Amino acid sequence: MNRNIDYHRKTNSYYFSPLGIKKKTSKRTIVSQQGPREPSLVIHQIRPETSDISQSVNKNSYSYLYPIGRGGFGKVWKVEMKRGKELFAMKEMLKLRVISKRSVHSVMNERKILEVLKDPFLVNMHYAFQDRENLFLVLDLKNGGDLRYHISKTKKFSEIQAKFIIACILCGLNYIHSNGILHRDIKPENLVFDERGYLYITDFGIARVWTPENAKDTSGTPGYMAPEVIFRQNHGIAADYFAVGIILYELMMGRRPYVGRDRKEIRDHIISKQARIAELPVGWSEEAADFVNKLIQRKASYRLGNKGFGEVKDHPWLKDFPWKDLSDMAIAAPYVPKSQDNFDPRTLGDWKDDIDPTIDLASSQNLFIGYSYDERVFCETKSAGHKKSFSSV
Ligand SMILES: Nc1ncnc2c1ncn2[C@@H]1O[C@H](COP(=O)(O)OP(=O)(O)OP(=O)(O)O)[C@@H](O)[C@H]1O
Repeated sequence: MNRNIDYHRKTNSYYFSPLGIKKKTSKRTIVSQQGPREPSLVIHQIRPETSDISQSVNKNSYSYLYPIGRGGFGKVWKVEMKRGKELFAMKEMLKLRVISKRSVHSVMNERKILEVLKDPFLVNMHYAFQDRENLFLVLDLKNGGDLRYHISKTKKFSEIQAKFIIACILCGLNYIHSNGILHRDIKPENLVFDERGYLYITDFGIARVWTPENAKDTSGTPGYMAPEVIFRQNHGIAADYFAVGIILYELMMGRRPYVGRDRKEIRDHIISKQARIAELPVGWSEEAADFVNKLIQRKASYRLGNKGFGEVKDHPWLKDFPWKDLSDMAIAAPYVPKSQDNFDPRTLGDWKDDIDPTIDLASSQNLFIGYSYDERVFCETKSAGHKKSFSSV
C-alpha cells in the first residue's frame, strides 16, 4: 500500500497520501459543457505504480456466481477471481445512476479512502475498474448480512454478544482514526458480519480526512449523528464514538435514544434532553449502562472517546476484554449469523429510478474509478456551471 504523497512530474500533480489526496495542481477538461446539468469530466493523471489497483484486472478476470445484494447504484455480486479462485464481493455501479443521483463525489471519495485503508476489521477494497457503463469495486466478501438486518430479526442482544460486536467496531474504528480519518456514518447498515460472526466496517462514502478546520459540515444519518455534527460545529473522533454508543443502546434496549421522523425532530429531542439508560434490562451490567451513557454524552468534550481509543478500552465494561485474541480472530463469536439468512432476493427486482435524461451518455462513459485500459487515468466529474463536485452529501 502506498503511504506517501505521490508526485507526478509530467502533470505536476500530487496524489494519494495516507490521509487522502493532498494537492492537485494540474487538470485537463476533456468534455465540453453543453447544459447546466451535464457533467464535465476532469482527468487527473496518476502513476500506475502508486496504487495496489492493477490496471490489468477487469470484469473478465472474474466469474460471476450470483447477486448477493443491491446497492444504490447497482447489484453486488459474489464473484470468483479466475486466477487463484479467490471469492470477492463485486459492487457494480451504473455510471448514469451515479451521476443522476449526484453521487460521483461520494463514490470517488470512498474509492480514494479505501485505497489507503487496509485492516482486518474493515471491508477492504482489492481492485477498482470500469467498463463503458459501470464502475466496479472488488471488496472482501462478508456473507453474514448487515447489523441492521440482524437487529430487526433478533431485536435485543445479550450483553456478551453486544460486547463482542462493539469490540469489533472499536478495533476497526481505532484503525481508521489512527490513519487520520473520520468515518462519520457508523450505523448498523454499514456494519457487516462474516459467517463466523465477526463484524466489519464498510461504506466510506462520507468519510473524510480529519483536520481541525475542515470538519464542520453536517453529514451522516439522523439518529446516529452526534449533536456537534447536527449543529454544524467542528467535530472529530468523538462523533464516531457517539454513534457506537447509540448502537450499543439499540442492542441493549431494542430502540434508539433519539428518534424522530427527520433531522429536525431528532435535533429537537437532542436539544431538549440528554438521553441515558436509567433502568437496566435483565441480564445487563451497571458497567454496560455507564459505558453507553458516557458514549452518548451530548457534549463532545465530556464524551468517552474524545481522548481516543485508550480511554474507551480502559472503561470498566471493557477492562478484561481479550483484545489480542480478538485481533487474532481467535475468539468464537457469541452471535453467529445463520448461513443464507441475510439476503432477500426479492430486493433485486427492477430499478424504478429516474435516470436524468439530460446526462450525456458519452460523457458518463468517461467516468473512471480505476485505470482506463490504455490511458491510465483517474477521473472526477464536476458539475457544469458550478465549480462544485456532484455529491450526495
Ligand atoms: N463486501 C460485501 N460482502 C457481501 N455482501 C455485500 C458486500 N457489500 C455489499 N453487500 C451486499 O450488498 C448490499 C448492498 O451493498 P451496498 O454497499 O452497495 O449498499 P448501499 O450502502 O445501499 O450502496 P451504496 O453505497 O451504493 O448506496 C448489502 O446490503 C449487502 O447485502
